[in-house]
Amino acid sequence: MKALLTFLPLFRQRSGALLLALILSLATLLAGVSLLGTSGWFITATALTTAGLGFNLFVPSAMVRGLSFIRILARYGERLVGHNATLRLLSDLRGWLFARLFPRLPLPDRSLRHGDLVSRLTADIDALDTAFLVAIGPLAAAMVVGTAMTVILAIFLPGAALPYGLALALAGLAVPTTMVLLGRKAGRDSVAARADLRMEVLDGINGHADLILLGALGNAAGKFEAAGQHASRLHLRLGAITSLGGLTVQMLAAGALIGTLWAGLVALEAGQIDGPLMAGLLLAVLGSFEVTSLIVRSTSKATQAMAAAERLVALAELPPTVAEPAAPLAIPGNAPIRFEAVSFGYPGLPPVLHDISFTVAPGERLAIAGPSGGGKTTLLRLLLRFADPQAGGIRIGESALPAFRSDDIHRHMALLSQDSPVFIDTIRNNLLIGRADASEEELWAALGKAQLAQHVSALPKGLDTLVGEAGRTLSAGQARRLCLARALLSNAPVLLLDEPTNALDRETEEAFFKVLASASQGRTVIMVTHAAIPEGTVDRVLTLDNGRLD
Ligand SMILES: Nc1ncnc2c1ncn2[C@@H]1O[C@H](COP(=O)(O)OP(=O)(O)OP(=O)(O)O)[C@@H](O)[C@H]1O
Repeated sequence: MKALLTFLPLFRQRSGALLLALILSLATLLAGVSLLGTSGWFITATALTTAGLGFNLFVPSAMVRGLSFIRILARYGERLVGHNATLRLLSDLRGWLFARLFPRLPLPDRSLRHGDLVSRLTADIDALDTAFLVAIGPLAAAMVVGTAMTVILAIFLPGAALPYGLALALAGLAVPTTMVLLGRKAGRDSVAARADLRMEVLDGINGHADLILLGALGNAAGKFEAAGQHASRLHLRLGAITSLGGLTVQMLAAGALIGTLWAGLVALEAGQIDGPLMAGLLLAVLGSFEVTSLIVRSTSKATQAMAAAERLVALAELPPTVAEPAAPLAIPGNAPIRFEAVSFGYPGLPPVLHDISFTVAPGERLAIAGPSGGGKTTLLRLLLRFADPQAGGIRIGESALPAFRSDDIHRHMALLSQDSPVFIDTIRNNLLIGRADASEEELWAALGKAQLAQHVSALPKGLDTLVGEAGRTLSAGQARRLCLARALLSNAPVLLLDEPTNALDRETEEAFFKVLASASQGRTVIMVTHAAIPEGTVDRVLTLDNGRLD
């Protein structure tokens, strides 16, 4: 519940629309209950009055028509306003989470699984954004309608007010509370189990070719099966709790109806009410319990929303990996980058970099070579301030990195990472991520520098060719070159290239190294590579071995 309250300000932003949806939903329910009550009263009164003499037919029939009309309009309005507010809330929630997520996840965190993250960003947000529409709104409406019905009974049939009110209180308060208490653990476990299942699916899809070729499909299918069975056992447990809740509410509704009938018959015999009124009240009671049946569905939705809120808050409240400066400085344009006695280890792990010191002059092209696992990528991550070193520091000009805003640092340095992604989009849009206002000529020039122009110009749709998921319609080398072109397109004065020739054949690699100098003219380049670097490609080569510079 506390987690759900974290999202209150976001709900409050849409409070006007949500309140209107609630009022319209109330109007729908009240019109429905009144319609049943009036119809019961009307039909009984007509039947009891011989040939309609002495009974005004006009008023009740007009009421029936009016109430039907109100019900239709109110339901339509409620759907329109409620869904509109929910969709807006969905975009608010996604924006809220993404804004919190990026500063918290710049380092690949080994404890956070992709399937789980996808689950939180999709299923959990969905559970939360509909919390009002399918949980809070109907629960509130059911309670208001039930209270109004109790008041009406207290006025016209006092003997029925107590059993009805009691049944309503049990159905509206005791049943949901018990359901929440019984289902809380299973609800939480079920959300986690579904995330596990998603993770198994994603893993299986990503690695299916290797699994088949290595004959490991049986093992993967077994894990998938186990995850599926665990999720479905929890689902069944939740289903049983929901069914039990539904059964209890139905029994309470039947009890309230019998109580009203009993009190009605007693009052009828005593001449305290007439037959038509009693029939009307009985039908209205029946109608009002239609509302309480919503409570069961709403409660299970509310339980899911609470579990989802807990998972989202846990993600949003991960501590930021670095603190942003209170009074940020502007990054100087033409300034050297200095590593000064930098030592770093990933959280809870032994140090990866030891006492690293070097300077890169503006416009210099520096290569950092060395064996795999030596700490080259980690060094670039520190330069982008994805984390702060435990000892020493990095400066741009005279100021240490923590004096600059992370956004400014990322604008100052364009990165081609080892696993730069190709997005499901056209070649053009993949390139424009590097610089949104790049002209057609600039796009082709960047493709040319990355040795990809020839391939793209041969495609029937050229720059507007869709590259498919993760660039699957490109070869690994072409996808790599597309990412390289994107990095080259950026206006950042510093280019960080992590294994830029990874997945390129020898010929293309040599061609890339040849053009690197002209492609990066006027910029500082720090390139991490295993490849043999031809003479003249860079100004200087440093070797990083086992976290130490030679
Ligand atoms: N996110 C992380 N969490 C924990 N340890 C990590 C993480 N990333 C890298 N490491 C560890 O830090 C060490 C240095 O890794 P790094 O990727 O910097 O090396 P590298 O020189 O770039 O290697 P390669 O050339 O193979 O990419 C390795 O032992 C690696 O296992």
